[in-house]
Amino acid sequence: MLQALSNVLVTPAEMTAVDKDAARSGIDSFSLMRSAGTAVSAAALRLYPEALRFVVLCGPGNNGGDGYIAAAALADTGASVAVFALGDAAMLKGDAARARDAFALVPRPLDAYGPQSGDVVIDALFGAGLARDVPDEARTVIEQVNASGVPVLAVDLPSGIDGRTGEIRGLSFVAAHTVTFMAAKPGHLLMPGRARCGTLEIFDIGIPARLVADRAGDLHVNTPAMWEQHLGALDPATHKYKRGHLAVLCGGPVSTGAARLSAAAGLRAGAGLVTLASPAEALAVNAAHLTAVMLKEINNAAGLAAWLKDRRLNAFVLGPGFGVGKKARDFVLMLCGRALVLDADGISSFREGREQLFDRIAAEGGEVVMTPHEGEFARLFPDIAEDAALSKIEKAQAAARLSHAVIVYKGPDTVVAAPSGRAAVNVNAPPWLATAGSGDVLAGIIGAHLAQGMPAFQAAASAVWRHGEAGVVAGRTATAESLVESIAPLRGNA
Ligand SMILES: NC(=O)C1=CN([C@@H]2O[C@H](COP(=O)(O)OP(=O)(O)OC[C@H]3O[C@@H](n4cnc5c(N)ncnc54)[C@H](OP(=O)(O)O)[C@@H]3O)[C@@H](O)[C@H]2O)[C@@H](O)CC1
Ligand SMILES: [K+]
Repeated sequence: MLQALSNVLVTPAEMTAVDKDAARSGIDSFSLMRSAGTAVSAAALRLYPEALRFVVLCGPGNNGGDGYIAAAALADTGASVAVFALGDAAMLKGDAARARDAFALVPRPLDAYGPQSGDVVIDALFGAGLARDVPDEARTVIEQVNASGVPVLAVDLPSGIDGRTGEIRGLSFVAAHTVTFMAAKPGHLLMPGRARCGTLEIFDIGIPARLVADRAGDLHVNTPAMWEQHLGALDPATHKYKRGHLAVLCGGPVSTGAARLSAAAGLRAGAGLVTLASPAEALAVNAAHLTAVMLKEINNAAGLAAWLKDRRLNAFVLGPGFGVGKKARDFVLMLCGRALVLDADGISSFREGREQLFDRIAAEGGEVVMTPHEGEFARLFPDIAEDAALSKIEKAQAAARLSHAVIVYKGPDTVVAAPSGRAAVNVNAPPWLATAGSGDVLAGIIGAHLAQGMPAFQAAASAVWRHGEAGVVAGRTATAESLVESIAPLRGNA
């Protein structure tokens, strides 16, 4: 795979445009199909040397064309190969017809296939061109193959997965391995598509990286390459005030644990100072639990206003355990000009009156990051959440544009999006990261990165990645507390 494209995500529509650009620049499209199909055959031989038979299921477009090339290449090695076609293979056009002719045998109809032990299925029914739900003629085969346990190697995408959204169009194969070309597509990383791709291989079929980069939007896999140029901000060799002073706003006495978790995570993630701002009635319980985190009594908006005169307070977390209501709204509106992580109750408090929040963020120009999970997202952005045509990435982008904030749309496939449209999909989080208090820890890490001067998008993306790494280190029995202990330095810093 080309290093330059290693973390770029390309939508199927963009990939189609790249194809056209490649043809216009004189690249022979059939040579691309030959590279693609040959890469699939190589993967099949590498991964399944013990296969008794390779069964290639070919569709009516170029995905099927890749399948015929793979079948011919496998047959050339002496492997046992059978091809089954959806529809009339005689009707194939262009490169796909040429590819079909490269395979010596006449394909059999798709419904003649029944999985047998020792088979390896190469799924070349539909790829980037899947335009609607999987047709009835393909249903039975997909169901039988999935139920049989026969391994599936998918060409470009498991058939039935929408490359733009990761949604299942009716039903789909569950692949053990997917070979895609030039760059990953959103559907490989967004759920549920990601869970159906198996391992993902990105093969360079020879389209110049420049042509792909020219068409690609500002959409990436969340890797350190996205934000490592900002890691200097996390250098621990600076004075502790320069490492930032993070303030976490705490709610009433019965729900203080969440804010303390955020504060502990913020300290662990490298904020120089962390203060928990607590109402009087929760001071005693907080004092009993805190050591390195400082405590400050803040009871109301007047108290907060006075405290905010201290400009060394340079990042805030509001939401975990704070309570939904007017006090949260008042506090948040006072913090929109600063670096702010708005989480949990802080988000839910604006179920009504969100325009006031969005207008304030736009007017004050603070570095605001919102971290909704699916339920909170639907509360704050019901119109966007209900739009079934949008992918999770597109929803996060729309919410960021509307709110003027960086949106961290949480889940197993967390998306970080900026108002500019820049977005990153996170892939390093283990499933057990969805533990109680995990979101509070994430909010604290983002707060720490903001406090240390990282811009909002990079602060959020790096925090999401670091949170995922902490989950891996903490292991399957992770609790929010062990997660905090597992937050590791980023490249030797913080
Ligand atoms: N640069 C690259 O990336 C390269 C990409 N390559 C490969 O090309 C693939 C994309 O090829 P593609 O555009 O022909 O689309 P593909 O997935 O074969 O499907 C289109 C066909 O399926 C049909 N159809 C669609 N949905 C349907 C449904 N629900 N039910 C029934 N029919 C349905 C559709 O019919 P239509 O919608 O027109 O009626 C049309 O006939 C890509 O995934 C990769 O494998 C390589 O060859 C090398 C270079
Ligand atoms: K496929």
